[in-house]
Amino acid sequence: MVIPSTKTPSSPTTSDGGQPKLDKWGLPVATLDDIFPPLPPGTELIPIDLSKDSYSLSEIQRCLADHISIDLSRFFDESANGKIPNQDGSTMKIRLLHQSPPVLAVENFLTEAECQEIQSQSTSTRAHQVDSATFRGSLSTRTSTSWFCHYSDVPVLLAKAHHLLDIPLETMEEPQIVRYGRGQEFSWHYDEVPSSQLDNGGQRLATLLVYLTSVPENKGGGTTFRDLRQHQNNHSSSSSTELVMQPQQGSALLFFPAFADGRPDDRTLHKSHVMDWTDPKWIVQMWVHQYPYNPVLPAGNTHEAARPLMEDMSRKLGYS
Ligand SMILES: O=C(O)CCC(=O)C(=O)O
Ligand SMILES: [Fe+2]
Repeated sequence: MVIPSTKTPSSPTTSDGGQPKLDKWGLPVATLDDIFPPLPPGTELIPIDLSKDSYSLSEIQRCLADHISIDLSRFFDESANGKIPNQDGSTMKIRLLHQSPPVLAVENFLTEAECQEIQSQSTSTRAHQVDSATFRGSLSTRTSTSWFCHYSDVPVLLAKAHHLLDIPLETMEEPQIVRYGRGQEFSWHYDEVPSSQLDNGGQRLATLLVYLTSVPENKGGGTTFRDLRQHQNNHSSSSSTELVMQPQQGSALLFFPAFADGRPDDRTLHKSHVMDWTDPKWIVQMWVHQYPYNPVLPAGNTHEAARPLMEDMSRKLGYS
C-alpha cells in the first residue's frame, strides 16, 4: 500500500477557492488547508463495514499489519475479548473503529479504581506540570494542562500497555496525564515527531490514549479524525460523519501516527473537540517509539526504576 506524504507546501488560498486573506503586510495568511493539506485523491481509507456486528481478532490483527506486529491472541480470544479478567471482574474488549488506517478501541482497558489512581498522580509533587504544550505550537491550539509522570508512578498503565502491545518498556515515552476544562481543546494535529526531534527514539509509531473520565455525547471532548468516517444507520437512511471516540471512563483508543518503518501516516490527523461540559475530561497518554526513548521529564525519570514495579503489577494482574 502506498500512502504518499501530503505535506507539500502550497500557496495559501481559501478552501472555497476565493481570494486569500492578507495579513497587515499584505502577505497571504496560511489557512488550515495549507497547514494540514487534504489527503491526495485515491488515498486508501477503509471505514468499518456496517453490515458486520463486530470484527474477529484475526481480522483486527490483519488491519494492524502495516503498523505493528503483535500477537493479540496471547491475551484475547477470537471474539476479541480479554482472556484475563480485570481486578473488578470486567474484561477488556477490542473493537475496530476503522480498518485503514487502523483505529482501535479497547473497552475496560482500565478499571474505575485504576483511572482514579492514575488521575490522582496529577496532584503529586513528582509530576511535572506543563500548560498547553504541543510539538507544533504555532500550528495547533492546545488549551489543556498536562502532567508528565515518572514511569514508576503508573505501573498499572505500563503493565497494561505491555500486555496489549507487547513492546519493550524502553520504547515508551513519558506517560502524560491531560486535563481539559470547559471550553478547552487540542485543535487539529499529527502525533508524529517533527524531523528535527527524531534523534530521541525515532518516530512515534503508536498512540495509546486512555480516557480516565467520561464525557456525555454532544458535550464535546471527543477525539475526532478529520479524514476517517463512521457510518450511522437510522431507521430508513444512513449517513456518515467524522470518526469520533467519545470519552468513556477506562476505554483506550489506539492508533498509529506512523507506519512501522517510521513514515508518518497523515491519515491520522485528529483533534480533541472543544469541551462543552462542566466536569473536566481527563486522559492519560503514552506514545510508543521506534527505538529506545530517553525520558526528558520529570527530572530523574527512568524506565529502569519502573521495571520491577511493572513486573510486579503484571504478576498481580495475572499477565505473567
Ligand atoms: O484528548 C484527546 O482526545 C486527544 C489528545 C491528543 O490528540 C494529544 O494529546 O496528542
Ligand atoms: Fe494527538
